[in-house]
This record gives sequence, structure tokens and C-alpha cells, in this order.
Amino acid sequence: MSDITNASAPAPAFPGGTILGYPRIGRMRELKRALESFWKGASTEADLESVAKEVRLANLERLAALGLGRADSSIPSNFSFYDHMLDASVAFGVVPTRFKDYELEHGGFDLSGYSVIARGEGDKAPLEMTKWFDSNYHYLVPEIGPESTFELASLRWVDEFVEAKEAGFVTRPVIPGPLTFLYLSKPSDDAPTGFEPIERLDDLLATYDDLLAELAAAGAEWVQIDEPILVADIAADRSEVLANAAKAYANLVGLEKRPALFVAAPYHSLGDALPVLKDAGVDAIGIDLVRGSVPADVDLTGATIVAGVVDGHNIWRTDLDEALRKADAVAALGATVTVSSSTSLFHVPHTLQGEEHLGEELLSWLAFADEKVAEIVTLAAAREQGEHAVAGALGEARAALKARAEHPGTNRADVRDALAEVDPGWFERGPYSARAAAQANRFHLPELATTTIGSFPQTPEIRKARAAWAKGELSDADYEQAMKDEIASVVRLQEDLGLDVLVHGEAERNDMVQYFAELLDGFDVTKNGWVQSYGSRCTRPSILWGDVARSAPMTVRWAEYAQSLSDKPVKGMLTGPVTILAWSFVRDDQPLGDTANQVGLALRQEIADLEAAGIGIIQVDEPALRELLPLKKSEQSAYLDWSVNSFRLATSGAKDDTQVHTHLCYSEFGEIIDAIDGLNADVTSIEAARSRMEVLPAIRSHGYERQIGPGVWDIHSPRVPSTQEVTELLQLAKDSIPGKQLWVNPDCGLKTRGYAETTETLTHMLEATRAVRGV
Ligand SMILES: Nc1nc2c(c(=O)[nH]1)N[C@@H](CNc1ccc(C(=O)N[C@@H](CCC(=O)N[C@@H](CCC(=O)N[C@@H](CCC(=O)O)C(=O)O)C(=O)O)C(=O)O)cc1)CN2
Ligand code: MET
Ligand SMILES: [Zn+2]
Repeated sequence: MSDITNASAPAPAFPGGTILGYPRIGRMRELKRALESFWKGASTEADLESVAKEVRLANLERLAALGLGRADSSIPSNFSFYDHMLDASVAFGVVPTRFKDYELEHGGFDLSGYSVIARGEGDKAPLEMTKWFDSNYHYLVPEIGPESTFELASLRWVDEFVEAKEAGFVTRPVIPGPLTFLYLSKPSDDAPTGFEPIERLDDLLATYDDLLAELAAAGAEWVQIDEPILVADIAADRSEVLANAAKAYANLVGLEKRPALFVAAPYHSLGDALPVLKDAGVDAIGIDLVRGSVPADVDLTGATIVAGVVDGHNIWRTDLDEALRKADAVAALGATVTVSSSTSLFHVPHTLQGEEHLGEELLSWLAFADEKVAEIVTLAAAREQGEHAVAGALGEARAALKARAEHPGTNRADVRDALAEVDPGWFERGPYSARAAAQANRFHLPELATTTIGSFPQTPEIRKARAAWAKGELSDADYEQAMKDEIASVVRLQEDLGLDVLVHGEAERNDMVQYFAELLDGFDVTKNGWVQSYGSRCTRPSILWGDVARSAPMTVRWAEYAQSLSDKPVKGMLTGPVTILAWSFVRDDQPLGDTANQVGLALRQEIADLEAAGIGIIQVDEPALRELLPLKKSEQSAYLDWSVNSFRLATSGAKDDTQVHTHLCYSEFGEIIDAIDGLNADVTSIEAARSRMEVLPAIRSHGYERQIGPGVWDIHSPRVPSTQEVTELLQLAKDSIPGKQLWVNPDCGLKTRGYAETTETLTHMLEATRAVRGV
């Protein structure tokens, strides 16, 4: 431990175990509802603040009841109204100047201004949103330039600490670390070429100094500084990253007035950053022992290690024996060890309570956030008092693990046999030139063909109908009719607008993954297992526990019906294997590639059925292809092999004159362009509007020969781009991609949008297309 810390040395770190963070959305999604009501103008800022406070206090009470220490900083304070990176941008006073008008007189933003930065308004584009490490969570990208001024502009972290203290808890505020903050930032629009946000490290550190002093003054004994960037191989030179880490933590450790520093590095191994943090003298280091490991020869004498032995990112019940072995192995390297989750628990739902419909057997294999906290408390007790003290809990865990391994559904002969019969030819389609000719002949599409990504607005009426159907209040026939009416109206709208390739709108899908999980063998779904994806938006990741097989067609009826309503092609719409895995909680007892091929085979059968029903264009979405890319370079090529192969297995049975589309969201395509090429889809739509077509030059220089639809409308925000704005983006796209290869479409599906902005923007998109086509 450092010898230059504050007067009273910190107590041993979190002796009864801890977690790196807890779900923020509320057990019944109270925060989601309060936010959306505030945005609609149906409630006030004070109403929203009061719901948020209730959620925070309920979480504290819950965590203490589950056994985390009330007063020893074991409970993290990690609340956010929308996103923790946005909070950091606001707190450090580095909000882009386009939001100046929304700033309060004394600095900082109220919740209306904060929401505008997140969601945009009028001509103010919001901060860009992108994936948080290898998860389905999205953060808002800070924009930093040489002129950005850093100052402590919000004391929310301090206020929330004080609020907890007044309620009888000494919590541990959780703050994004300076390296993670800057390396995940993008240069502001006015920054000169070549400028990197990390150049502003010294200025940012001065603001952390002020923040840590405020936290110490408020009585915080520990602060958690999250530095997941240290586990990822990023573009920056590793030695530069390590030098910056050494500098940043020497600075923070050397402060006179600060809480003890717990630096957490979830999602993989710290590698050579571990000794850097140790030598800097931070008071505790959090390591991920689920995804990552510690080399057996590292000397941890004198270090305090918060050992992440319970998976924060998946929902399987922990092998407690293995967890104890991992913690012991770190202790054997000389460290003082306490047990923790490997990542924040905000990647998993609150609790298994209320999920009894899953059945006792499956339930006994699972642990959501609250059950994980209980596991951690058990592990801490085992380490403190000896295993005999928790013999009952250890025995139960062993029995559940054994039952899971022996369950017939995890090892089905029919599924295994079908995969064994797959031969290499099943991964190959005919040459693109022949496909392109056959498709041109069949569809006669114009240059700059227009389409959408699949979903149309999921209106409250659609959701209400589905909720009523689930409760048995609406009959199967009435639900079916309601969805057909919706599909008919979506098809009519697209014909009126003049789109070239139509979609059915996905009204019948609760979610693009859960819908398939409900129809495939090997999955189960939760009733209330919500996990935040971004802002107020949540998903219920399905549980992929067994061998996957298709017992009946899943989409054919809907696709056939939609196609019957129009002479234009209506795309069949499927979700690809990688995305189905990524957005489910996936079994951890076999290689992901094997599971992906099981899903791929089921989709291949579905595509054959769609073709037989006369569907000529079939889109297989893979928005999560980039998301699962391993954080370590050394693991990426193996991943890209199996992921691309599973898509090819799904799609390569398609006939030459069937046009296969795929869709990917979330930029940074540069690094996976070979994989995109490898998917071998005839048409690929990608997200590009928020980053103003940034990726296209890379695609052009790659010599990409197939068709591509760079998004011209950022659908993540309710704002309506003008015809001129869309025209400019389209023109930019045309500068990089020949018209023959270019499609016109939004960035992503429209399910989160309303009809007003959808109709208006699609009208602008079609006007822009006509302008650029020159007709
Ligand atoms: N799994 C997944 N991950 C993804 C995406 C995605 O589409 N799916 N898209 C990208 C962006 N992320 C997104 C994540 C969620 C949503 C989204 O729209 N979520 C909806 C919920 C979607 C859903 O599951 N809907 C269900 C249940 C809806 C619901 O809340 N029903 C009410 C009852 C109905 C009522 O009376 O209103 C309830 O349960 O309380 C349905 O339609 O059936 C939300 O948070 O509001 C969009 C994008 C990346 N990751
Ligand atoms: C997150 S990717 C979404 C693709 C899907 N087809 C949709 O339009 O909603
Ligand atoms: Zn998308």
C-alpha cells in the first residue's frame, strides 16, 4: 500500500466481498418508465429525481440485506440516469460546445439539458453512441479537442455518496478512469487532424484531483476507478498506454486528500498493466478472473487484489470450488485477496425471483445479480471462516452443476448428428458475378435502391396487444389479426413513400433475438430479466442453455403474408447466429463456435423454407458481429473464423437468384472489413450516419465488390434530419462507392422511433435519393 496516502490508512478492502456495480434501471424498470415519462413531458424533473432516489436507496437496502457491508465501502454507488460516460463528460465539464445553450448559469446541466446531449434536439446531434467493450451495453462517446476546458462541473457523484450516507450507508463511488475516459473519446469536430484526446491527460487529471478531494471531504473512504481500457488491445501503442497509466496513477496516489483508490479492470486480463498499477501504489486492484487470468510468476506481495471470480457478464451459477481455487491462487502470489464479481452486475438482470416459470431444474443452474451477490458473500465466508462454514451452499452448487452437465437437452444426438453431416460445400455459395446477374434479372432494381433495415415503430398498441395476448386476454386469432393489420399498414406506407425493397416491419417480434429464442429448442426466456442496453432501452437476453434445433418454420407465415400484399420484393428477415449468441446468455460448457453452428443450421432450414414460399430477398442481421470481437488481438482471428463460418453455414444454401442481405450496426468496421467481406452477403447495410460516412474510404480501398448500404439516418435519436442533410450524406457515400453498388437506407431498424419522425425522415430520404440519382 502507498505510504503517502491520507492520514488514516484505509481499512482492509471490502472483507465480506464486493461487486463492481449493480443494475441501475430498477427491479421493475422504474427508471426506464420515469425517464420516458419525463421525455414525453408527462412528469417533471423532480418526479424523475424522486424515482431515481428510490431506485438507489432500494438497491442499497437490497445489497446490505444480501450481506454486503453497509458501512465498509463494499457497496458500490454506480447510478446513472442514462450512461456513465455521459455522466463523466458532464462532470468533467467537457460537453461539446453545441450544447452550450443548454448549460445552467452556474455550470452543469439539468436533466433536460442532460437528455439533449444524450438524444439530440433540433439541429443538435447527440453524442455518438457505441458498444461498451464486448457487451450489448452502449455508451455515449465523449468529444475532446485541444480547446476543451476541463473543470469539475457536477458533483452528482459526491451528492449520491452523501445521500447514501444519510441513509446509513458508506458506499464506494464508481467513476470511469481517466485512461478509459480519454481512450474511448473521439476528437471533437474542430480538432486538427492527428489530435488524440489522450493528449489532454494532464488537464483531465487535475479535474480528478478536485473530484477526489471533494469525495474525501464528503467522507468517502474508497473510490472505484474503472479502467477496462487497460485490458483491451487498442490502436494506441501499448508502451504509451502503460506510461500514461503509470503517470495517471502516480498523480492520483500522490494526492494529499483522497479516498483509497480501487482501480478495477473488468472484461479480460490486465497483463503488463498489472505491475504498473501495483508499482504506482494504488490501494486495491480489481482483476477479472472469469475472462482473464494472472500469470503464475507475477509478484503481488503487498498488493490488495479484488478477485473477480463470479461472472458479472453471464448468468450461470458459479462453480464455487473453482472460484475459491482462483482466489487462493492469487493469494499464493503474495496478495491480500477479497472476492468480487468479474464485471459490474449491470450486464445481468436483478433477480431470479419471479422467474419460477423457468422450472426448478433450470433455475438451479442460474444466478442473476442478487443470487451472485449471495454467492460472493458465501465465497467470502468460506475464505474467512473455512469451507465448513458454508458446506451446505457449496454442496448445493456442486449438485446443480452436475445436473446441468448431465441434462439430455445439453447433448442431443439428433443435433450432433446433423452437424456432423455438414460438409465444406455447405459454407460456399456460387460466384458473386453469377449471383448478381441472376438477381438483376429477377428484381430489376434501380441504382441507389432504397430500403429500410426491417423494423417499423413498435407502437404502444402493438406492445399492449402482445402483453394482452401473453396474459391470455387476447386470443391467438385476435393477436394474429392485429399483427397482420399492422403489417398491412406498414407495407402500404412503404408503397406510398415509394421504397424499392419493402419490409414487413417486425411488429410480431418482441425482440429480434428473443423472438427466435422463443421458437427454437435449447432456449428459455425470462419474464422480467431486463438488462439495460442504452439509456432507457432494455432487453431480456434469452437463456441459451442446450443444443439448438428448429422444430417448425419461424417466420414463413408472416413473410408470405407480407409478400402477398405487394408486387415489390418484401425482405424475409432473420437474425444471424452470432447475434443470437451475443444477445442471449449463452452456455459456457462448449466452444461458442459449436453453438453458433447449431443456430446456423436452424437458420439454413428457415431460409430454404422462405425460398420455397417465394421470398426472393432474405436479410440475416448480424449487428453483433463486431461486439463479440475479442478484446485481445491474439484471440481475434479464431473468433472471426467461427463467426463468419456460422453465417455462411446459415446462408450458403440460398440459390443464386436469392438476394442475401445482412445488416451490421456500430461503426469501427475498418477492423472487421475482411470479416464483412467473408460473410459473402450480396448486400450489406451498415451504420454510418453518426460518423458521417467515416468508414467508406476504408471500404473503397479494400476493393469491396459487392453492394453496400451505408446508413443515411441516425435512427438512435428522435431528431429528423433535413432532406439537405441526407442528400449531403448520400453524396459523400457516392464519392466513395459507385452508384451501382450503393443502397440507400437508415442506419438501423425503426422500432424505437415514432411514426411522425419515421414518415417525415423516410420522405426526406427518398427526396434525397431522387436528387442524387439526378431524376
Ligand atoms: N436484444 C437486442 N439487443 C440490441 C438491439 C435489439 O434490438 N435487441 N438493438 C441494438 C440497440 N439496443 C436496443 C435495445 C432495446 C431496444 C428496445 O426497443 N427495447 C424495448 C423493449 C423491447 C421488448 O422486449 N418488447 C417487448 C416487451 C415490451 C414491454 O415492456 N411490455 C410491457 C407491457 C406492454 C405495455 O403495456 O406497454 C411490460 O412488459 O411491462 C414486446 O414488445 O413484447 C424497451 O426497452 O422498451 C432497442 C434497441 C443493440 N442491441
Ligand atoms: C440492431 S439491428 C436491427 C435489425 C432489425 N432487422 C431491425 O430492423 O430492427
Ligand atoms: Zn441495426
